[in-house]
Amino acid sequence: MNQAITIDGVTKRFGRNAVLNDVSLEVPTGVVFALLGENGAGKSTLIRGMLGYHAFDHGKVSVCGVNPAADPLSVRRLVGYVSDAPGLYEWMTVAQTGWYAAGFYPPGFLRAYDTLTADFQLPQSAKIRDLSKGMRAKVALSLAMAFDPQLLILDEPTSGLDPLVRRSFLESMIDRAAAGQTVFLSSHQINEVERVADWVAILHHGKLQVVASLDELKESVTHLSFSVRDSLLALPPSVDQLEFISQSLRGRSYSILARGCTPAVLEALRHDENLFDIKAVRPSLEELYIGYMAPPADTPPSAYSRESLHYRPRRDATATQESAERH
Ligand SMILES: Nc1ncnc2c1ncn2[C@@H]1O[C@H](COP(=O)(O)OP(=O)(O)OP(=O)(O)O)[C@@H](O)[C@H]1O
Repeated sequence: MNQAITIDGVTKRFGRNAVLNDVSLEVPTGVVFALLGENGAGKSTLIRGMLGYHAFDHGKVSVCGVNPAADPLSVRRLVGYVSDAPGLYEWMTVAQTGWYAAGFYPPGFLRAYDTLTADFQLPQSAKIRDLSKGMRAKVALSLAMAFDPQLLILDEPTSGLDPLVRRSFLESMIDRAAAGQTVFLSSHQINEVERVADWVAILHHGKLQVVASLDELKESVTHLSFSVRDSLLALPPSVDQLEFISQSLRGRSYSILARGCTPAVLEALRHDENLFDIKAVRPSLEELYIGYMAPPADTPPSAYSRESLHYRPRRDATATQESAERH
């Protein structure tokens, strides 16, 4: 099986609220896959559906070869899952939590749980109700990892962890992927995700904006910036070849995130005497994230055209600038 997870055309509504809109993605085995999106984007809704906690309205899902809607228990047995609000028995101790969970898993679970909780420096005799948020997260992570699942699904796993623990935890996710296991995580920590993720998907208002390997994404997108001397002159025609993700205009300085910025396009821009201070760099994941969030949800990036960058008589140029700044 080459795909650990396949999601095909999934939609989900809660009453009138369309939370997921035709989401499709594939997660290859043996990678760290990060799902990014703003608060309320639909990340937990997608994850909970992948675990069979609720059914999607439309679309097909396969997790480790199992349909979670038809067989949720099998999926949960195969997958190590940490929710954004892990449910633990408050009255149990750390040790009792492991002992209780071990009853549902094959031999070896308890030993692995004890090792993981010791590595996280959790006090075995402390009651769950007395633990801090970060310590609870560590218990939940220990439970999810103790049976060494082929697939880990983690909903904001590092929230509550201090920076040192976060770093070593995320690095351990790279080790898991290197050993052929798959890690699917949602996160708001974009800089950390950038260090560990092989693949990223960006969800915005329930719509998938992009899903790609991080290397491919960074190599195919350019952060282009330049200033213009005369704002009444048009840009060179090569701008037409760019596929805009986002654009902004401040004064006479443009900042553009686009695909298709080939050496020929760059050369044409550099030969245009109206343009100066031309810079073309690979964007960071944070810049890509902000770029994909920037267009209004009902305007696909491809709807941006050279027209919107053309210099107009001053009256119109003001309108163009305002529109660009809104984007
Ligand atoms: N059981 C539910 N009933 C009704 N609405 C729900 C339910 N679960 C989620 N929602 C709504 O679905 C939308 C997406 O929520 P979701 O928790 O999936 O977002 P998220 O991307 O995980 O956000 P965050 O990053 O803040 O955790 C929100 O508007 C939320 O209010």
